[in-house]
Formats: sequence, C-alpha cells, structure tokens
Amino acid sequence: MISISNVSKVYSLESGDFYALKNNNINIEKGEFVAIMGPSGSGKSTLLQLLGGLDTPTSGKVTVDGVELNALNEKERTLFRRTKVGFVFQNYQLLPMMTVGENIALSLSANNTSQSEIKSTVQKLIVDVNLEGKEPQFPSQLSGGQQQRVAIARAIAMKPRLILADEPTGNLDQKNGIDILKLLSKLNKEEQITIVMVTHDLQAAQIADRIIVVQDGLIIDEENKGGYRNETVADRMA
Ligand SMILES: Nc1ncnc2c1ncn2[C@@H]1O[C@H](COP(=O)(O)OP(=O)(O)OP(=O)(O)O)[C@@H](O)[C@H]1O
Repeated sequence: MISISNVSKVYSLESGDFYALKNNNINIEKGEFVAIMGPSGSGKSTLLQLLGGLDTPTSGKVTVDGVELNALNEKERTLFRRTKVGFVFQNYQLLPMMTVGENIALSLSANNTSQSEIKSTVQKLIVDVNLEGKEPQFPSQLSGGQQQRVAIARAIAMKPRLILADEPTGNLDQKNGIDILKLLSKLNKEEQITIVMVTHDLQAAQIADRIIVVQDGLIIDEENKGGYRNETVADRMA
C-alpha cells in the first residue's frame, strides 16, 4: 500500500541543510494499522505529510496505493488527497461556520457528488460514528470526542483506502481517546482501511499492528533496525 524508498526531506536553514528525514525506506501493507512514535521534532509529522501528498520529499520515492506521488503535479496531488486519503488531525480542523453535516459532506461536495447521494452518505456516516441527531449542530456545540468523530466521518466520506491520523487522541481525555481508537480500529478491521497514526501515547499505539519509531529523522522498525544510529541534531546538518 505504501512504499518509501530512500526518502529524505531537507530544509535549508541559514546554518546549513537540516534533514527532517534522512534516507528512509519503509513498506506498509494494505490493511495494516501502523502507529508512528518518536520524540518531538523527530520527523513524524513530516513523514505523514509526505505520505498524504501534503508535502514532497527532497529526494527519494513515495508510492501510495499504486500512485507514485513524486510524479504528480499540484492539481493531481490535490485530487489524490481528496480521493485516496482521509486526514484526521489532533485539533479536528472542522470548519466552524459549517454544520456537522456540511463538514462531513465537504469532500463529497468538492467531488461533484449529487445532492441526494451526499444526503444519504452523510446520514450513513453520522450513524457509523454514533452522532445521530447532531447533523444540524455546529462544531462548537460538540465535545472534543464528538468533534473528532465528525472529523473521522469527513475523512472516510470518499471511501479512502488510507487514513493518516496525526495525534488523533492528543486533545481528548482517556475515555474519549479510547472511543476514537476503537472507531479507527473498527474501520481498519471491517473496511480494511490502512491506517497510519502518529501518537505520543504508548497505550494508543498498542492498538496498532506495528509500531514504527522515528528518531532524529530516521525511521526505525523491524526491517529497518540496521539503519538506526543515535544521531544528534548536529548529525542532521549536512
Ligand atoms: N518548514 C520547516 N523549516 C525548517 N525546519 C522544519 C520545518 N518543518 C519542520 N522542521 C523541522 O523538522 C523536524 C521534524 O519536524 P516534525 O514536525 O516532523 O516533527 P514531529 O516528530 O512531528 O514533532 P512533534 O511530535 O513535536 O509534532 C523538526 O526538527 C522541525 O523543527
């Protein structure tokens, strides 16, 4: 489903080139639930942004669901993000002036889906994420856990084969956090949606099939342990 080959992301700073990610390789299978852990600043969000086509690598190849992201132009990348990937963020990123129903329908509307299909899809999604009756309300009228469920409904509206979640439980209390993890797990098991989730919470990561650790710009996992060395920030400057 996902293949990363010799991927680096370099930022040019006044002090020199800084490797947010340095020459990484990884494969994630279709239907896997993968947690990404690692210290602050290690490169986790950068990795997620590359997988979601929100950013491009400085070098190397990123392939997602058969699509080689490097080969896409800006327009194609936008279409890729809209149709192939569902994004879930720590701070939900709902549009405050839109109702729950309208937020969920966003990607459908952007994709020229008919009004009747949008209506029936939103109604089904509302039930799937257990938010019956909340459709006409605004995000500010919902709890954090409910807002995150709206964000997940929005993320899966286009039936993506991949969900990228950046700290989806980071703003939630334990109970709401667990509910969100259960919902993601259900989507993974029942719909075979591949999930890549960044988390700082080891308990949250336990729900995943595999934990990948990113440290100092290096992805470390079972296949990749040989590439690991304990780099300092200075090592990441070219
Ligand atoms: N636009 C940028 N310009 C320069 N450096 C950047 C830029 N974006 C990210 N970085 C650097 O790249 C490194 C990786 O950042 P990233 O956001 O991926 O870390 P992270 O592991 O997600 O951290 P956190 O857990 O705190 O969210 C950090 O050292 C960060 O300062």
